[in-house]
Amino acid sequence: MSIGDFLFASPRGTLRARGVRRAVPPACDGGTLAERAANALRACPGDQQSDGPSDRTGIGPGGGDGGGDGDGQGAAIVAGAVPFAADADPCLFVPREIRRTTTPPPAPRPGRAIVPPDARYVPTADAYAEMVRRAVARVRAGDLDKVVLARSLAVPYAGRTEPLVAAMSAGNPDGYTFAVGLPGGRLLFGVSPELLVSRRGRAVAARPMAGSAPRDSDPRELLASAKDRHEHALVVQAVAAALAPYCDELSVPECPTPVAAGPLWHLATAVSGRLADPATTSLTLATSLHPTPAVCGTPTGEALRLVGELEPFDRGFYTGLVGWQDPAGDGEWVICLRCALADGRALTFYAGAGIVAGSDPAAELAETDVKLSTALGVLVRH
Ligand SMILES: C=C(O[C@H]1C=CC=C(C(=O)O)[C@@H]1O)C(=O)O
Repeated sequence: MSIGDFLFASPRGTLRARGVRRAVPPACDGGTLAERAANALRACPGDQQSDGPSDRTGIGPGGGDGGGDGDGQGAAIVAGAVPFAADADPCLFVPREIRRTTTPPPAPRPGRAIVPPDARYVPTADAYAEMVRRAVARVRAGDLDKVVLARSLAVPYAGRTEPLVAAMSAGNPDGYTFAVGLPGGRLLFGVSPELLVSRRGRAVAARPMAGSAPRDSDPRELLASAKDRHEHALVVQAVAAALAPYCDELSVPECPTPVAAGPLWHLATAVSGRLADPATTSLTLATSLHPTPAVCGTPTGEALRLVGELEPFDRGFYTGLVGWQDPAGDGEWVICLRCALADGRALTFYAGAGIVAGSDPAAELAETDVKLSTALGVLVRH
């Protein structure tokens, strides 16, 4: 897979793209990311090749519910990934070809992820538990309410990326599957449960998640956990506050729902709204929301500082955004979670956990192990 190649499968269908017609320029070109993406789309009028059947699923242009001035089937889209750090360069492009299929991909059956003996954790399990202890102390001291701390697992892999993409193409009935070709022949892929935001005409949807428990536990216990409800409420409050200025209607359920995501349950809240100004694009919404406390913390500035102080690696695209947008501004952006990066030498998997005053280091460590196993488990099937 090379730069410009893109796969995005959701319960609504599958979008595949190939080649770079135009890249969205880096931040040094000036303007916001949403403006640069809109400019790139404007510079690519006309139809793209599309060899798939007509899309009525809502994935890709032509599938909206009529709320925007959709350019119809075959219009350009912008697609790709945006890193976690605000100052890092995105990998967003207008692809040369797009293909959409209405049929949802076949349901995968994740295998048991076996961590190979030559795998390397950064930080080590003990060091991660120590990071959590330090973060809990900072939360209890009143410096912040929540911080999300991550770790990585590198597995040597110098093989081809095609089988990895094929494994991802098997879909993810509980969420979103993606593969993004990056510069330097690298591949970003994953199975994210979390919709950051989608826009279809004036309809806005987000499904913030935070709070986790093993899939073999009773989800009612997760719902009853004061620690998880607090961790979750911080995310929902932030998402509602970020969307409110753009919406003339906003519905935020009071109580979260447990949803299945591979080997875990998560608390999720389905937020929906109506755009006050139909010119507001999905990327404007996504960049206003990012980074939510599902991946960073509360307050954002203090959490970002603590992530920088404690995490011993650069997150890159992990906890950034993956998605697409059409010329009308409709689009879907998911948080880049349960993902890995293939760089020709290794597959590096990433996972994090939300730390609040009631967090237990051993439990958070175990949670990151399960999250790390999600993308690894999908690969093991093949
Ligand atoms: C940061 C991750 O998950 C987030 C999303 C859902 C639940 C989370 C949690 O319970 O900690 C995290 O906030 C990750 O998978 O790496």
